[in-house]
Amino acid sequence: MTVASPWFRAVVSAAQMQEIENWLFAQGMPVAALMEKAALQIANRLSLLYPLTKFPRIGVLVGPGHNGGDGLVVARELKLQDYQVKVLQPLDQLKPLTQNHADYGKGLGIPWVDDVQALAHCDLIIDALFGFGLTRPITGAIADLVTAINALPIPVVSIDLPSGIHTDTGEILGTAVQADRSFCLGLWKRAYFQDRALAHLGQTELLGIGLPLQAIASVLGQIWPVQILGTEQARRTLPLSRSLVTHKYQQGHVLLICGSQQYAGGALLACLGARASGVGMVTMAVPTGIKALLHSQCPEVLVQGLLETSSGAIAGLGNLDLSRYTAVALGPGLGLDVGPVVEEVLPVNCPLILDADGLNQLARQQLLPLLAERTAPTVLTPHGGEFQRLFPDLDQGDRLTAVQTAAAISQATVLLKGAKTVIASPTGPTWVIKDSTPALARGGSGDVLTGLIGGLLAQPGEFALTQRVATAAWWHAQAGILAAQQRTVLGVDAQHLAEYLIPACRQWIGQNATN
Ligand SMILES: NC(=O)C1=CN([C@@H]2O[C@H](COP(=O)(O)OP(=O)(O)OC[C@H]3O[C@@H](n4cnc5c(N)ncnc54)[C@H](O)[C@@H]3O)[C@@H](O)[C@H]2O)[C@@H](O)CC1
Ligand SMILES: [K+]
Repeated sequence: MTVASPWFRAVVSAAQMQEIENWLFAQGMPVAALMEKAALQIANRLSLLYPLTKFPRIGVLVGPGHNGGDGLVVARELKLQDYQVKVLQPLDQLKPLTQNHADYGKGLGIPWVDDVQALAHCDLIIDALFGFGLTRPITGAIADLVTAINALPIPVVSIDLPSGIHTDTGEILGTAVQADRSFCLGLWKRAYFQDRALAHLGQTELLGIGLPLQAIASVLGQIWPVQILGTEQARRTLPLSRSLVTHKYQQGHVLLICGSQQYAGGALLACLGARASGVGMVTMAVPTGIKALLHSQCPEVLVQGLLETSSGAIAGLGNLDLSRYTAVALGPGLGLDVGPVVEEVLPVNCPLILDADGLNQLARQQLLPLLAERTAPTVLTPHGGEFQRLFPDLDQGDRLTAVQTAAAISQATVLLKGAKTVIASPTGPTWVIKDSTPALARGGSGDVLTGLIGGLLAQPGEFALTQRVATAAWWHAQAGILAAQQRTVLGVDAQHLAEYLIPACRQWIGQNATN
């Protein structure tokens, strides 16, 4: 029997959230009770994060739906804790439950104010205008209200998500609240993993509202279709234990085809990533002219010299025997002058990772349809620009959907790099990497990742390939976070990043990770 993952790793759309709620309501859970659970959590967190002594004056923006209802319950609770609360409700028509809370709030003596200036002296604004029920762009007076709120020098906390952000795509619908903090209710919504929404979300937090696993599984199934790769899961996926009796070839043999005279460093960085993966053997296939460099930097690596073009790129694979390897990665530092290496490598009967100029060649020569004919899995690791060249028709605004579609089209596992890296395969769940650092936005960091993925996939492992690719991305991000902590965001050059892979891994061994 498959055991469902914990709820806090699921990522849902607005429709899925609605369906999960409906399951509860159909079983008899009162709507008002669920709202109460959610809003009490928020009120508790708020009074901890924004204590009465420092943030006594609270303004609450209340919308017409249940997001507004949450806001009113929070307003009531904070009022009962002696905060001075004011409510600004721009639309007269409220859903019945929201109206009940408005009536009660007024009965408790909470003042309703008419314009933003009345909130200008507040210490905190709570945005409960719209949640996952926002379906159309914010316009007119409400858009003006959002603009005015964003201009106030007051912290803003959004309930469920900043009003104006599309729950699924992360698109800004007309205009959107610029939150300092967002409390996501119940389950993570897709917008939290869409890069374009991140600047509006501020600090993010998931507040559990006691959704039973049956309710979640009744809508999502046993394996969440989109899920965060958690620490514990990544740790289990890492090849940290070996049988006592083994030898190097049983621990995998990765071939990295990379480098050129111009971009020799890309080959070296991929090599450092592969080395950190713990793989039994690393072979580098590089232009003959850079063999010495690789040898001097990575003495344990086998280096195969390949014929060069006049500009010092790989001319072709020659008589390189591809059948000896358990994974092949191609791309870092190849340069655009490279010969027909992509065509030559496609028939290989082991996992194949294509990155950088490997992807550019794939796009330029329109080789994408050939991936479906491969007998072993393919992994594509584009950044936004490479993705655009490969899949020009896909809108990267909605990155989650774009990656899922790309995986279906290419019949490959596709890893789209970004603030929230997303990994999708033609079958199986889509993974998101929740925690990362902008320190990784730096030349060469992708080369390290390619080597790391290659090294991990080359090793024996019981987990699905896409989960192992996601684990490499998680590990890479953890190394970036640790390196940035110790060296500042400025100190995470690719070579140091590679050096932090093992310490980042080390910090999770023997610890009981909880997410
Ligand atoms: N996730 C959960 O399990 C829970 C959700 N709750 C809250 O309920 C929210 C969803 O509530 P609703 O479905 O009522 O939706 P919302 O409160 O997000 O908003 C829907 C309302 O806004 C109106 N509207 C939509 N777009 C508009 C626009 N551009 N301009 C003007 N009006 C617009 C709609 O006509 C509708 O009245 C969640 O975001 C959350 O805050 C909680 O109360 C309870 C638990
Ligand atoms: K909101």
